[in-house]
Amino acid sequence: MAKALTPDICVIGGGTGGLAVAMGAAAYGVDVVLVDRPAAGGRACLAHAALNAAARQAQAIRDAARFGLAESDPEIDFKAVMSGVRDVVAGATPAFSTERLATLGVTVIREEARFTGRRRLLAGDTEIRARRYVLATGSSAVVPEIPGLDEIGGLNADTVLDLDRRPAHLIIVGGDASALELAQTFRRLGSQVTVLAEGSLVPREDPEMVAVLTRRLSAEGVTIREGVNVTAVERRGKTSVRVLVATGEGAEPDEIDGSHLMTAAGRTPDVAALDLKKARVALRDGVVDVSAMLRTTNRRIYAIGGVAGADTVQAARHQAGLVLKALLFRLPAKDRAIVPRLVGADPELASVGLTEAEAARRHRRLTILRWPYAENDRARAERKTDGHVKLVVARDGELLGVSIAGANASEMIGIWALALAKRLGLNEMAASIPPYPTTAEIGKDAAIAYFAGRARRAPVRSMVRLLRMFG
Ligand SMILES: Cc1cc2nc3c(=O)[nH]c(=O)nc-3n(C[C@H](O)[C@H](O)[C@H](O)COP(=O)(O)OP(=O)(O)OC[C@H]3O[C@@H](n4cnc5c(N)ncnc54)[C@H](O)[C@@H]3O)c2cc1C
Ligand SMILES: NC(=O)c1ccc[n+]([C@@H]2O[C@H](COP(=O)([O-])OP(=O)(O)OC[C@H]3O[C@@H](n4cnc5c(N)ncnc54)[C@H](O)[C@@H]3O)[C@@H](O)[C@H]2O)c1
Repeated sequence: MAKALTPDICVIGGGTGGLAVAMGAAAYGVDVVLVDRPAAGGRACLAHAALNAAARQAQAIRDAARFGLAESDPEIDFKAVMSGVRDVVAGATPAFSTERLATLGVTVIREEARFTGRRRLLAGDTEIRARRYVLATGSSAVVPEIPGLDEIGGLNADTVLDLDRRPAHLIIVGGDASALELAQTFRRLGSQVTVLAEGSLVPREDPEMVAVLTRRLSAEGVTIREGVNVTAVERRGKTSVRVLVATGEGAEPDEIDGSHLMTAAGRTPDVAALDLKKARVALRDGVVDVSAMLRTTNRRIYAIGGVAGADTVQAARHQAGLVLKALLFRLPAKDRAIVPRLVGADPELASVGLTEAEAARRHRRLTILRWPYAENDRARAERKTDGHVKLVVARDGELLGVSIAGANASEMIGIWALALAKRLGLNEMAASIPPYPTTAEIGKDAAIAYFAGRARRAPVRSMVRLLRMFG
């Protein structure tokens, strides 16, 4: 017989965003039900981070000579590397088990959910009628429409984690964060790697900053082809694939042979199973249509994370916090989206706010401030002097955007995200006190550069002279 539940909040999807809402609501004693698919693979980001870390270690061995240590070619046991990655993921999994969530006050139903009406949801044989719903079903990898791809069944950023043998030559279709991160990771673990991007690499980011990464990838032996059109793929024998690429109208396609093909061509919201029409939840441009308050077209239903087009962990968590505020305290959950972005290659590319090109479309005069890693003691000490910090500033001194390409960029961007969110001025950022020696000093130096021009102005110098006269 069907069970019936009437919780205050029902969260659908137990990934990054859904867990944050469910655990947050339960912490306030709210009756919350979380519905998540039974075979939730999940934790792909953590697995990628763990694989990436292994690749960095391999590279550190290659780079040892820079420190006067014996240089060597790392001996890589690919199977052991992948098994280590699975251990890392397994170590994190109990924190989100049904039992652990139950102790925190979350009722978990491990079933696929679908709406049966505007306020009703079915999860297995449980019918749920909640006061509010939060959709957090995430996204899945897009399979690009490339002739032959269905037949050869290529890898994607999720399934590449199931490999137990190192690809001899991995061909990656795509040119964004996943493509570049995985290209460098596999190259460092000993594969030959070719990246095929239809446009430019990481098109959302400032090309000047992306170039810092591209230079390093090329120097490490990753073959990168931008602006190419993959016209077909085919299997060649048992162990190889052939990719046909065209570089322009009417041009003869090139053939690229590899051992494995992976597509990293974007993600699409996981909505197919949900029967959103029954709930009167509309899509726009392929993602769940949400207001700035993260409400869908059904006012009882919110949507966060990948299903609403916000496909990073930090964006999903940020939106979870906003929805909790709205659900528990009826506070306006306006998503101002000052969420940092990251390409976690080495060097890293981290950014927040507007790029120079975006700012130029909205502001007439901009000040651009740059400070190089090569001027920083920590970067010199670590022999990681590639890259720079770039600040985009409006005419009135308002900070509009920050990009950092270089070592530790991911750790450095947080304070700049806070500065943008809280509308801090460059004077406040210049007054911050990072400990020495850290790469965080580079950001402070870039902010100070804004005031360097003022020191040369005649009125400022006159005032300094005048004040000296007071003894
Ligand atoms: C390989 C890979 C690497 C990534 N690396 C990074 C990274 O380094 N940094 C970063 O910020 N982001 C990264 N991302 C993106 C990040 O994983 C997502 O942005 C984030 O997890 C989105 O959170 P979410 O809550 O929207 O969805 P998810 O975390 O994907 O969770 C969705 C959940 O909903 C469940 N579900 C789906 N449909 C239903 C249904 N009908 N009923 C019940 N449950 C359902 C799923 O099983 C899943 O558990 C990566 C993604 C991938 C795939
Ligand atoms: N560090 C991070 O924050 C991180 C890391 C990995 C993934 N992610 C997230 O996961 C999601 C998926 O990442 P992604 O890199 O797969 O997707 P993406 O949407 O970020 O980029 C897809 C890229 O593939 C290209 N492309 C699409 N079809 C193509 C084709 N037929 N041939 C060649 N190129 C093609 C597009 O031009 C685009 O540049 C993203 O939303 C991303 O934000 C984040």
